[in-house]
Amino acid sequence: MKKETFRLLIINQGSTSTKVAVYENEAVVFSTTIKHLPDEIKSFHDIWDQYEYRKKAILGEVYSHGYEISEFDAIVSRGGLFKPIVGGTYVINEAMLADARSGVYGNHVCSVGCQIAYDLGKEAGIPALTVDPPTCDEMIDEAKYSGIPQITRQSSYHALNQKAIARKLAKDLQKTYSELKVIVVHLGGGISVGAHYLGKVIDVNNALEGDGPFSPERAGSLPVTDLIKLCFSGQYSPKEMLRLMNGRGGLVAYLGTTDGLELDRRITQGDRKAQQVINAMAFQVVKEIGAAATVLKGEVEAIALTGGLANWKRLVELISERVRYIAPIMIYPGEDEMGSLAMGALRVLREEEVVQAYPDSKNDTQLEECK
Ligand SMILES: Nc1ncnc2c1ncn2[C@@H]1O[C@H](COP(=O)(O)OP(=O)(O)O)[C@@H](O)[C@H]1O
Ligand SMILES: CCCC(=O)OP(=O)(O)O
Repeated sequence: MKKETFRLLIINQGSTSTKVAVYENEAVVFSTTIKHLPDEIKSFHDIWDQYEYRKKAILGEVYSHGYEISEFDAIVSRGGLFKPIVGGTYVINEAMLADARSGVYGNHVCSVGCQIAYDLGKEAGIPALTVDPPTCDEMIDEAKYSGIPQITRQSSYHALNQKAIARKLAKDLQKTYSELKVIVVHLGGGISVGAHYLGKVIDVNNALEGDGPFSPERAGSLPVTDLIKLCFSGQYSPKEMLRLMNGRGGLVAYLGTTDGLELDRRITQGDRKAQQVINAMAFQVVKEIGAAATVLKGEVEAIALTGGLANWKRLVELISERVRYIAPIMIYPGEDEMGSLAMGALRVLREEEVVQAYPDSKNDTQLEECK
C-alpha cells in the first residue's frame, strides 16, 4: 500500500543563516531561522570547518521539537555545488559529495548541508535529497563565454528560489512559467540576477565567484588587473584571496556586518559611510538588472525582488527608482526555499516525478527505503 503521509526534515544552510523546518506532506509543522553572527562565521577558515557548528544548530532544533532523525521519511537539503546539471530532485550520493568537497564547482555552505543530510540520513537509514541545486545550468551558449578560452562562465546561483519565485510571479500574472519573460533578483548573503525566458534561466551572474554585484558577504565582479596585482602582492595566500571574494567581501568588508537591520539603524542614525556603501550595492544591482533586460531584448514583463534583503524598504527603493522604467517591480521578501525543497521531495516520494540521475554515478542510497 502506498504511504500517505510523509514527514520531512528540511535544512537550508545560507551564508548568514541556518533554516530548519519540518513538513508533514504540504503542511509546515515548524520552520525556524537561526541567524549566525558575522564574527562567529568569520572564525571559520573554510566552509567545511562549519560542519559541526551547523549540524549542532540543526540537531538542536530537531531535538527541541521532540523529534529523532529516524522519525523522518527523508532529509532534504538545499545545495550543493555539484557538476552543471538539469533541475529536479536528486538523491544525494557519494559522487555528488566528492564533487562538492573538491571545490571545483565553487564553495558554499549549502554543500556542507548536503553532507550533513547524507550523514544523518545514512545513520538513520533514510534518504537524503536535494532539489534544484545552485549549479542547475540552463544558460544559453553565448552566456558561457568569458573572454578567454581558459575560463568558462558557470551557472551558480539561487536556482531553487529563483525558480520558485518565477513560478509564483507567473501565477500572480495569470500566466504559466513557460510563457514568461522576467528578471528575478535574489538579494541574500549572495546576490543573483537571473534572466528567465520561457521557463529557463538563460543567463545569470555567478553569485558565488567574482561575478555580478557585491553582496553582504561577497565581492562580486572586480577590476581584473587590480585583482591580479593583489593576488601577486605577497599579502595574501590563495585561500585568503578566495575567502576575500566569497565570505569576507562586500558589506562585511566595508562595514563589518552582513546584517541589513543593523545597517538600517546605522543609516537612520546618520552613518554616511553605511549609506554610501548601500547606495553602491544598489547601483551594482541595477546595472546587472539592466544587463539582464538586454538579454531579454527589453521584453521584460516584471522584475521580481526576493531574498532576505528584499525586506529592506530602503534598499528596495534604491533599486526600484532606477529600474522601474524597465518593467513593473514585484516584491517577494524572504524566500520560498523551504517549501520548494519539501514539494520537490514529495513529488518523487509520491512517484509523481522521477529522481534525476547525477552524471557518471550510481545512487548509493535507495529511495525505495522510505516508501
Ligand atoms: N527585515 C530585514 N531588513 C533588512 N535586512 C534584512 C531583513 N531580513 C533579512 N535581512 C537581511 O537579508 C540577508 C539574508 O538574506 P537570506 O536570503 O536569508 O540569505 P542567506 O540565505 O544567505 O542567509 C541578511 O543580510 C539579512 O540581514
Ligand atoms: C550558490 C549561490 C547560493 C547563495 O549564494 O546562497 P546565499 O545567498 O544563501 O549565501
